Amino acid sequence: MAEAVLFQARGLAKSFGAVRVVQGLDFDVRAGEVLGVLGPNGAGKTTLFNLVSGDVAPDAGQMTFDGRPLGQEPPFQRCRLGIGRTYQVPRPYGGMTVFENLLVAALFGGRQPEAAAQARCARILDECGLAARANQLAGGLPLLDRKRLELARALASGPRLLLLDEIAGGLTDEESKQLVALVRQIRDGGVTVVWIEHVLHALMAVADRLMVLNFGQKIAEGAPAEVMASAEVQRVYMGLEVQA
Ligand SMILES: Nc1ncnc2c1ncn2[C@@H]1O[C@H](COP(=O)(O)OP(=O)(O)OP(=O)(O)O)[C@@H](O)[C@H]1O
Repeated sequence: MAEAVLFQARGLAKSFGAVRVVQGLDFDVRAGEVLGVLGPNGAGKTTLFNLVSGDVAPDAGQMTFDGRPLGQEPPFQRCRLGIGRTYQVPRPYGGMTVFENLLVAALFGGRQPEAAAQARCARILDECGLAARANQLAGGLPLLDRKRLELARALASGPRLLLLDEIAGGLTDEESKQLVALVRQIRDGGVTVVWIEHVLHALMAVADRLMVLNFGQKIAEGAPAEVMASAEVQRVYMGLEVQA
């Protein structure tokens, strides 16, 4: 695995009112890895993504992407820089078809001519298991397909760093295996991935490293097996009592 750092955060902090949701967080995302992010509900995981994607401004801290300092760029500019993301609650353009949703993302973020974008979108739809839905209105899709579309749209924008926020919930075992294979394929295609996921077996199947948050602070980071074996992680995240 490459060791170059693609994204770096130092001293990242965000409060909502009196609640410190992200507290002095330092972390690196290495180019070419899948970094899994775990933590109990309310640990600050989605807020962290919101800070990286520019949906929320930090109170303190610095971030760099590919060596370039990030400032006040709104989400669309970070998308054009190469930071793509999914949202926990899918946000398709309901009045457009599935294919059109992808094309908008590809043309917006992808910096490529329309013919190339169309071919790319067709390939991504296929990879994401949505080819049969291409001409359906996105607003009428069942939840699982809305989630697939969320991932497909993020891919269509041509990210170098892809932030996935809980995309495995509600999948069958077979669907979950397909999703893991797809994430692996995305990484092998050169896209760096940060994946927040409560479905542990899916995350463990593909993550190169894990980072665990609790109350907005990093409590563990490293090789997946080591992180999951840590008593602190088991106590906080798994809710297990660990024998002293
Ligand atoms: N815009 C906001 N305004 C006020 N409070 C917020 C806002 N966004 C998040 N919070 C609060 O920040 C805390 C962390 O939320 P966040 O969604 O980042 O956690 P999470 O780790 O992603 O949780 P989950 O696993 O449930 O998705 C929660 O207490 C949440 O209610």
